[in-house]
Amino acid sequence: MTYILKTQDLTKVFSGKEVVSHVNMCVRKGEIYGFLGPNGAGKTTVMKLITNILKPSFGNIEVFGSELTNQSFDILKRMGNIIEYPIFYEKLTARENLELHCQYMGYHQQDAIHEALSMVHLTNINQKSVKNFSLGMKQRLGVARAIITKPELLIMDEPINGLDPVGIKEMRELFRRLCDDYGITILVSSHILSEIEQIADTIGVINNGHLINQVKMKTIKDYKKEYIEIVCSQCHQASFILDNELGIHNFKVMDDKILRIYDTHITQSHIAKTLILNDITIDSIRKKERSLEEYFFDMINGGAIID
Ligand SMILES: Nc1ncnc2c1ncn2[C@@H]1O[C@H](COP(=O)(O)OP(=O)(O)OP(=O)(O)O)[C@@H](O)[C@H]1O
Repeated sequence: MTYILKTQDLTKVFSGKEVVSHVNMCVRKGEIYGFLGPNGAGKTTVMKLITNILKPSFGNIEVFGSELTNQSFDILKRMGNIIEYPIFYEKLTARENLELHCQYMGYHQQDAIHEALSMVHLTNINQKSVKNFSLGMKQRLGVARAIITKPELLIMDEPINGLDPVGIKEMRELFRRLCDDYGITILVSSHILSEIEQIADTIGVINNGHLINQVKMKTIKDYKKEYIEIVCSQCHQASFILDNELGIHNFKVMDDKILRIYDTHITQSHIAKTLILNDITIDSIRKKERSLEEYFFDMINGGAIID
């Protein structure tokens, strides 16, 4: 398996508190890795560690097969990033900002600026200085700057912040193109599940500094999401019957009235009949689908993935 990025036990402590805890992240070459987590989960900190903006308190990072150190200039040159909000020289134009960036990176490719600006659909901006750009325009310019040198690994922290729905769709398409047509590996973070779901090949879920799960999108899509939901006022008695009479162990009592059975090999009618024969009054029983949100909610709340 070719991993372009691997972290081992990656840990960051701020003021005695572990905000990133023993993260073992593996990003495959050529994929889009969606880094998903609620606000404050530790996404930005992990990305700052990977781009050498912060130093790990513990653990290590391997990029392109070499360990990242203070001296890893060659590795960093092969990476592009947007971490937090992109900062520009506000009085300069987009083109002037990109020219400075290319000089700094030692990248002298004719047409690179024009190509990057048109890839992010930032055209007709002529002499406008960046201070007059909207947040969405700045975000696009940030992506243009990150991709201008055709990096092998692109790291983007919440890149769709500030974009309108059309802009978000364009960015999604751009990321897919960068990955498929240019072979760029992308690590992109978001706290919006639906965004990550639409773009990622692999999802890594982080919560409270812990990487809770790393899973291929295909596995999630193939995941059996069907369950039987029973609404009744005697859930605890019902669960006893499921366990002891029907041999169903894979279920969850959601609250006083709702019980979910994830083990669907016994028919709904047989379950209903058995419960009724045991004097359980059923308000309703029906098959339902677990949404991706519920899947992640379960994962974040203690990893209780029921299958
Ligand atoms: N320089 C710092 N000093 C102290 N604590 C910090 C520092 N930077 C981040 N933190 C804390 O580390 C935790 C993780 O923050 P981080 O910005 O990495 O999360 P995040 O997942 O990117 O969140 P968001 O989506 O809100 O950007 C938070 O509790 C944050 O307050």
